[in-house]
Amino acid sequence: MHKFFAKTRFIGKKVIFLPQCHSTNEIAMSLVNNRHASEGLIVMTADQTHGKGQRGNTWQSDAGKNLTYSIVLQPRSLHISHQFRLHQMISLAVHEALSPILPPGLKVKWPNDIYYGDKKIGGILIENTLRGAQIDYAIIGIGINVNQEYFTLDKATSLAKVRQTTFDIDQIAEDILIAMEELYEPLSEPLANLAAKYEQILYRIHETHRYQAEGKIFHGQITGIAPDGKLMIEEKGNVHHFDFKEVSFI
Ligand SMILES: O=C(O)CCCC[C@@H]1SC[C@@H]2NC(=O)N[C@@H]21
Repeated sequence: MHKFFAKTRFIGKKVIFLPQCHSTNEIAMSLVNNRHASEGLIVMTADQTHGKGQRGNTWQSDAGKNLTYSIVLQPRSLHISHQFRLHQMISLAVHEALSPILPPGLKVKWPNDIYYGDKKIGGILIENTLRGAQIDYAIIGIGINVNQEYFTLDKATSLAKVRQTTFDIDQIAEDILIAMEELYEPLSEPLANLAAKYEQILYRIHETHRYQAEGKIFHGQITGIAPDGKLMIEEKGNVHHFDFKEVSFI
């Protein structure tokens, strides 16, 4: 089934909508690998049965309740060492689209979890194909808990739970795409303002919390993000730089 988003310029002009599928990221990746995908293609489903999350986790979503889609982008000239710009840009786009419909409290947990208060309301999984050392295709998988009321995990919430009303999933999907298009164009440039905007909405920035790295628990303060995308946490006057998977928020 095909539909399209009317208010965007180039993202979502072709949408493969599947009533049910295992993972929209997996399907988008196989279309890319088989040369059946071009920039802006979206794979969207109402019922994702085997959603993929970060760090090999699964992403669970009740059928018909939430937004689950994957967007194919071709960020030309983006070196793999700059891939964090893509994570920043997508997190900012999701934040820009959702913050007007929620009370204050929406944050981005590094690198790209979407949090409301201390609960996760959305997740982003970006998978790339490479051409040499440059990103060829990026599969941007986005899952937003929209109308789901009950969660097995205590640390999850939805737009509906926060606002006590239901939302139009397609509208949320389109609002995110519109914000994404605005931020996407200048991605190959070093974007000081993108980095600054990202830090403004960063979960736990400049607050003291517990973290775990190399099997040790410590108290530290997130001070910002290094140019290579690593998370900087200050502990007793020393600033440590952490790559994804090297540190856990506890
Ligand atoms: O927070 C995370 O761990 C990332 C979750 C990403 C979930 C989305 S839902 C649409 C897309 N398809 C997938 O299989 N995963 C992503």
